[in-house]
Amino acid sequence: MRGAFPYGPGQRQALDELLKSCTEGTIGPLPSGAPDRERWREWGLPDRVGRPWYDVPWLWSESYFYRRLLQAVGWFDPGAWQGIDPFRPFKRAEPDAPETDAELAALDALPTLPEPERACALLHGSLWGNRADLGFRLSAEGAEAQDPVPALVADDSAALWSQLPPGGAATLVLVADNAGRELVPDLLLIAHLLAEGRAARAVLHIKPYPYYVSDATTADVVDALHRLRAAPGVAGDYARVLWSAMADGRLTVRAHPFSCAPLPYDRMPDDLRAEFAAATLTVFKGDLNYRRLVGDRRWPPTTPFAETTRYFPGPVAALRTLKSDVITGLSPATESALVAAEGRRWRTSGAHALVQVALKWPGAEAT
Ligand SMILES: O=P(O)(O)OC[C@@]1(O)O[C@H](CO)[C@@H](O)[C@@H]1O
Repeated sequence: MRGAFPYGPGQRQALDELLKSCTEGTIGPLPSGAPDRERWREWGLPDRVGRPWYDVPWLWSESYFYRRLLQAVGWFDPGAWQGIDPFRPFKRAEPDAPETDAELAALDALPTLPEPERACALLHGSLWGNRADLGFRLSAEGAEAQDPVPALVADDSAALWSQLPPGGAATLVLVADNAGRELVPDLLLIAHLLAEGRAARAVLHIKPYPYYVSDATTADVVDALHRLRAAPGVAGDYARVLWSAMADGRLTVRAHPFSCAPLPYDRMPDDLRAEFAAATLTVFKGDLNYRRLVGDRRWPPTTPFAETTRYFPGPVAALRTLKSDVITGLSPATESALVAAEGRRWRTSGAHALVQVALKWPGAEAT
């Protein structure tokens, strides 16, 4: 990342200091003029200042690390580097890769399929798109090429489709994860749901600032739409659906501050809770969102997904490839089969995925 931009001495020094603080030092405060100081105070920064980075929950320290990284390169400060995404060169490489042309051209086979099969194909594209996240690939080269067996460790897609019947008036909220090769299939899925009347309205939640290397921001949504719009065939048709849905308000993009919070979703603020409560279905994409949705804990893998998301104010789904230890909602047989075949590797290899759904549970808490 450091080599991808001609950063000046001030930025380089700030990056060096951040590295030193992470490896040998302690968590420091935000600068006095930081626009989000109050928010980070609410998110627990004062209790953590002065403690080693390894001494606080992983979710918290990772989130704060990305916040500090952006500080170091000048993202927040008025000036020439304000709003310049340090990860943009890595994100841009994906849509521009030659494989992307082939992937988009493959969509031209879709119109020959009945609609439920098209919907299913696009759901799977969005699900497995999560395997392509850049931060993960940097640390696990080759995971993408593996043949996942069994691929899906939980599949509640029938319950998901029950919330989005054709011709219904559903409001879909999709809480996005990565840009590029994950965001493109997410957008294609949304386009299909809008075009087929499975959703009357969609809200795409992205990050308010660059996060976990590859997480999608508004700029990444715009890049993905441009990429799709330039493509021939079905991909270009879907781009036009999305473009007009954004123009008339059926598709909106939201960058809520809580999307970059170092906290689980059971601590969400009231405005976000109200938004999720009003949705027909909220879909959380990816591994980090899953950790935040169910709680970043070592759950027994057979703990029901519906139990861990009981606090959630409406129907909720997770589309995620498995890249961290957190897992819920497996059947005892699936867990045993995975352990017998792979030990613990199945939890983090990215070779397995899940579709989990919790429909509104009677007596769900409205905390
Ligand atoms: O949310 P994503 O993009 O699917 O995955 C994010 C991730 O790569 O980052 C974390 C480690 O830094 C893990 O939770 C996870 O493996």
